[in-house]
Amino acid sequence: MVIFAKNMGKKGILLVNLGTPDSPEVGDVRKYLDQFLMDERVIDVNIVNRTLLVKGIIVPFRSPKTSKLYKEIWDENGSPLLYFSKIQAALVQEQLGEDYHVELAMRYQNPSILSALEKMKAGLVESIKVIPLFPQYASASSGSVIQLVMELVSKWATIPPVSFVSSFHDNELMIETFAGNARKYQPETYDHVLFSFHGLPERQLLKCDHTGHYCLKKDNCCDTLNDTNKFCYSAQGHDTAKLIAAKLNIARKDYTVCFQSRLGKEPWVQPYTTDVLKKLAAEGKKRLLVFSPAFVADCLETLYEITVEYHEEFKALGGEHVQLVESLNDDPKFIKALVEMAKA
Ligand SMILES: C=CC1=C(C)c2cc3[nH]c(cc4nc(cc5[nH]c(cc1n2)c(C)c5CCC(=O)O)C(CCC(=O)O)=C4C)c(C)c3C=C
Ligand SMILES: [Fe+2]
Ligand SMILES: [Fe+2]
Repeated sequence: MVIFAKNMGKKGILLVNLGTPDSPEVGDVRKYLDQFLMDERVIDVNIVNRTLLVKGIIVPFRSPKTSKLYKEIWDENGSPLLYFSKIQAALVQEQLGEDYHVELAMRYQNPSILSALEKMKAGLVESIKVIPLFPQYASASSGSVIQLVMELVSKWATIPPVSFVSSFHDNELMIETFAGNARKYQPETYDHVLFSFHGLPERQLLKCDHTGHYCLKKDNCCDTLNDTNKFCYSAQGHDTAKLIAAKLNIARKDYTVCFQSRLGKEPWVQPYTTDVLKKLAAEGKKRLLVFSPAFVADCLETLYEITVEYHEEFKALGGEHVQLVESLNDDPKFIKALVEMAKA
């Protein structure tokens, strides 16, 4: 009874990031990739083709390679993505205080969205606000989180008010945190700045354009946000980049928005980061400062792909240095951004 009374009326805040394997061992990586890539919003082809592609080709061939990469970034704290997400949730709970019940979940693997929602239900929360930890909206990331939460909560006998943060690509505190992290590197001393976002198949971008004649059809369709492209992942990414660049007085000619981590042979959003590295090296650029503003915590894509892979690739092309700007992690300004979103 005491627990019942204590939890009554709390506002539930569910923070959700993408997820990571339970360990870097091949078996756990296989389970993670299988759950992740069988999501119909991630590999958005029919179930037969998705099953053949994911279970027959990608998971068996990719798991051993991805396991090696996870072993490179796994440290005594485990997966950086999970480690920092847990800290973010704990700090948000601390700042929101007793009137709130904060849970962290991962879209894939653990802690699961189901277990987090069950804890909230047991805690008798009076409402649930879901904050997918992806600054820019994509059907494959935020969309997938929102769909699963709706599916699960829709089965409850009592459905509390549920709300969702769809994206926060232009959040002032988030922009300031990225800019602040970059200042110590003195961006003006670099030859060029990259805003390297996680990639997305072009097909998925096109689905966001309900007019059918704007996205990827008009020149520079993503350069400015308007009513047609306001949910476009790429257009929101360009906006994030523009806002960070403005804070740091980086001129448009001195930065490039690009997309990394392509999977498969179909066209993904362009330009690809690897192509941009080649172009910049050919122009004689030596030192690059790289932001990764699709992520709010360090993860495989920042710690390995940018810091190791792109660094080595650029050096092999004649460049000298690729400097990653740290992710938001436990920065107090970003925690404040989350707290404000939770309260809004
Ligand atoms: C911005 C958020 C993300 C979007 C959008 C996204 C789309 C997307 N991803 C894949 C395939 C893979 N992504 C992988 C890792 C990974 N992806 C994100 C975020 C988004 N993905 C994060 C944060 C991470 C790292 C997780 C960590 O534990 O550190 C991987 C696994 C690694 C690998 O094998 O390369 C795959 C695979 C697709 C196909 C896709 C869009 C359709
Ligand atoms: Fe991904
Ligand atoms: Fe677009």
